[in-house]
Amino acid sequence: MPKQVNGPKRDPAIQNELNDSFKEEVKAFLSDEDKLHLLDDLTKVNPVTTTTVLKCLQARYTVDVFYTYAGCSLVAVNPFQPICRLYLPELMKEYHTALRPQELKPHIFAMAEQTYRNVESQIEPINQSIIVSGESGAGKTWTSRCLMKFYATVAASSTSPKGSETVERIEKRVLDSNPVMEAFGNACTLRNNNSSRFGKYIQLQLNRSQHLTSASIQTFLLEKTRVAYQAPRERNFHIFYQVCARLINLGISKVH
Ligand SMILES: Nc1ncnc2c1ncn2[C@@H]1O[C@H](COP(=O)(O)OP(=O)(O)OP(=O)(O)O)[C@@H](O)[C@H]1O
Repeated sequence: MPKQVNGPKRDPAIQNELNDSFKEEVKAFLSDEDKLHLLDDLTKVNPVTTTTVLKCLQARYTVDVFYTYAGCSLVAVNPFQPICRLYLPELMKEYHTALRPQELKPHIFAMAEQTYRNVESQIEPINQSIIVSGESGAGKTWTSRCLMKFYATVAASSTSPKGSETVERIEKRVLDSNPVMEAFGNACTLRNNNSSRFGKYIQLQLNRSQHLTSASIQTFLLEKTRVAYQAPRERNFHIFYQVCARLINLGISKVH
């Protein structure tokens, strides 16, 4: 049988030398610690290793910078505390009116605005998607809410009061549906007190004038097994505790 060849074999001495020079490069990059937080795009990290990327994100986190580009993606680090200045309406406006939003500081509003402009340009694909992914507790729900708020602000018709009313209504409906969906689909886990145990596909529809006209939410992959079994120190879906609390309030101690 022919042997599988995985590229040319290197002389061990050359390989060692390369390894050493690579380690030196990593060391040199990390020695410039004071400047690490200035790297607003992970594609500028050189050499790219798990350590150099994480050190860069950590340096930015230390100076309260939570967003970093990775090419055309955005990496968001959860601050685990409210940072009001990051989500002010004025900031939304700044990103919305900027000539090149991608040249401003990395932010979820920049991604939101770029997507909005891609739709506006009418160049294929006109339908745009934003994928918010990450491990449990990373901040996906938070980020989706920020996106909704952004579009509710920028995609409201400024000329027609009826148009802004429609957007307010859509935004209110979507945001008001959250407590109901979270009651049936969220639970307290070891990682997140309000963990979504299902996926969400939110669609926002714009008309030709780029104004929000409707929205829909589809849910999928609900973790149904949680109803019958919860890992130690985790809980069932919120709705069970909410029903029990209400029954206790009403003085009902038994239900059949
Ligand atoms: N940018 C942020 N600023 C402030 N707090 C945040 C931010 N992002 C996330 N958080 C906080 O972190 C916690 C977890 O976030 P969130 O529920 O959005 O995570 P998730 O990725 O949706 O988790 P899961 O997959 O378990 O549902 C929340 O309590 C939220 O308040």
